Amino acid sequence: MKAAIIGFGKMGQAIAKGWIDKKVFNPEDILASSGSYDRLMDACEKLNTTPMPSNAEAIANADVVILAVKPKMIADAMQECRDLLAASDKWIVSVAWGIDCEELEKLLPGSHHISTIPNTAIEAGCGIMIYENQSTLTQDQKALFVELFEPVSMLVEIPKAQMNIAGILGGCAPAFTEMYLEALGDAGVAYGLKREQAYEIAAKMIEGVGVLYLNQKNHPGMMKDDVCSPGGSTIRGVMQLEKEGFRSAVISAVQAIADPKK
Ligand SMILES: NC(=O)C1=CN([C@@H]2O[C@H](COP(=O)(O)OP(=O)(O)OC[C@H]3O[C@@H](n4cnc5c(N)ncnc54)[C@H](OP(=O)(O)O)[C@@H]3O)[C@@H](O)[C@H]2O)C=CC1
Ligand SMILES: O=C(O)[C@@H]1CCC=N1
Repeated sequence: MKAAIIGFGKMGQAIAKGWIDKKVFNPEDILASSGSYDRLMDACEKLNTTPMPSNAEAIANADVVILAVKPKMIADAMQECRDLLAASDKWIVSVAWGIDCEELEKLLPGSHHISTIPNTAIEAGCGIMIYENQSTLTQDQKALFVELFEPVSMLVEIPKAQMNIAGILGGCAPAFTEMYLEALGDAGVAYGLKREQAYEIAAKMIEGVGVLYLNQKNHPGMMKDDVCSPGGSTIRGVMQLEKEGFRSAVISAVQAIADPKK
């Protein structure tokens, strides 16, 4: 099986790296096409993926197509490929933000497609991939979708009305968490830790909290209470975060994306 990745930027490359690392695809079976051919050549040289001269040629030679261009670029990028996609049993996984099944059907009528929102951690094989419960994939294609993406991500099926909010938590919030990681690193450095060591400690801490929640499903407030010994140190930091509006700032950040006009 061969995969065409249309749009070989941050997300296109993250998927390719995750797949190569988990041996889902041989690098050369990932056919990449992108905007600037020079940038594409550089990226493909690093990953040993196959650079393709056009989107149409990448798609013609692949079984599955990952659509990883910016949402506004889809119509342009796929113009020459619409007929081929409608007439074949090639199937498309869109990762484009805000493009649901109905929208994608307008852009690529009659094709087999599924709308998803992945996150950058797919590169490390521990991503999240939100996917819409409605798609035009056949049963066999849906099974292949799971086979390709389960090794690199947790798959979460979501109805159309909740794609946006689920996508924000899974796909956008990594940036918030990375800011938190950076801030902890800065604080560690301010108190004398080496930066690399500060980031490593903070990153492992974030990973551990996630795993602990997923294993036990205890309420996060209870998990926090478990860390705060009576009269101890942690509660002083927790109180300061409350004073600074930490939780409220996080909710506002989500709102800024969910209700951009607010
Ligand atoms: N980054 C993330 O964390 C996430 C991104 N997404 C979605 O992934 C998609 C890509 O985002 P991201 O990777 O961040 O953006 P990037 O800008 O990094 O990547 C977009 C890529 O598309 C290429 N491109 C531009 N025009 C064309 C064209 N006509 N045909 C083929 N390729 C083209 C660009 O090439 P060049 O730069 O050379 O012009 C670039 O490599 C978006 O739809 C976004 O919503 C979804 C979830 C998370
Ligand atoms: O910022 C964006 O628009 C993309 C979609 C989700 C994460 N990055």
